[in-house]
Amino acid sequence: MQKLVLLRHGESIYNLENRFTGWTDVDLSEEGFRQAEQAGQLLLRNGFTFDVGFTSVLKRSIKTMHIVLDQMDHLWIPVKKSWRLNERFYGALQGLNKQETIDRYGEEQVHKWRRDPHESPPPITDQDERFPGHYLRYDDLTYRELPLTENLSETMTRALPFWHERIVPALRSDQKVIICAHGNSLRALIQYIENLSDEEVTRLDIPTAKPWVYELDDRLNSTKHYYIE
Ligand SMILES: O=C(O)[C@H](O)COP(=O)(O)O
Repeated sequence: MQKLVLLRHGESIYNLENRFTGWTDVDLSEEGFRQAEQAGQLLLRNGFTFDVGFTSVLKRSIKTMHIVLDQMDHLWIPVKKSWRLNERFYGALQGLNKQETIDRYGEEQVHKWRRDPHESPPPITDQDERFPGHYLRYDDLTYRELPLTENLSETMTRALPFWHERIVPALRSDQKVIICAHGNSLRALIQYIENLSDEEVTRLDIPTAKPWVYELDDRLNSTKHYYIE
């Protein structure tokens, strides 16, 4: 039996300010740093060890991973970063306050943008300063891979190649894996791993810095999952 740990980053400054984040590279809040430390301690107390970590190219996840591994005296393990584990790209909503967006567009529309797997937020243009093509870290992406907006199903489509090409081989070679990512990139992975329906994933919310454990059988099917508290 294999265990796989999924972890959403600790609270970020935009989480604290109730703003849409997406690919905005905001830092952890003070509470976020504390939550990451607690997650590391929790994993340590529960006897977890890891051979490899996977995270996004956004600092809230990278730092959470680093703090967790530090707490576990595991800073030496390899950590592979990929844009494919980034948060869902929130388009023109990135940076806006969630409550002000509700006041403007209504609760129902904002809920759809946030949770409906096929609903895309309004797009930006490639002239917008939020366009990822302006940032060095996305130099390797083709123009088509650079998002202007994303719905959850598109997030899943760009995350899955990394799951199949990097994470699955690590699990198959019996490596103990931790993935530190984002609310929506993790929802996409969980929908895939558990084969959840669109209705089920619409109801799924991932709290910050709470380790979510999968027990997987030989074929990497999930036999059990739970949060460690
Ligand atoms: O990108 C964001 O704003 C958050 O990380 C996740 O936001 P959500 O809960 O609105 O999807």
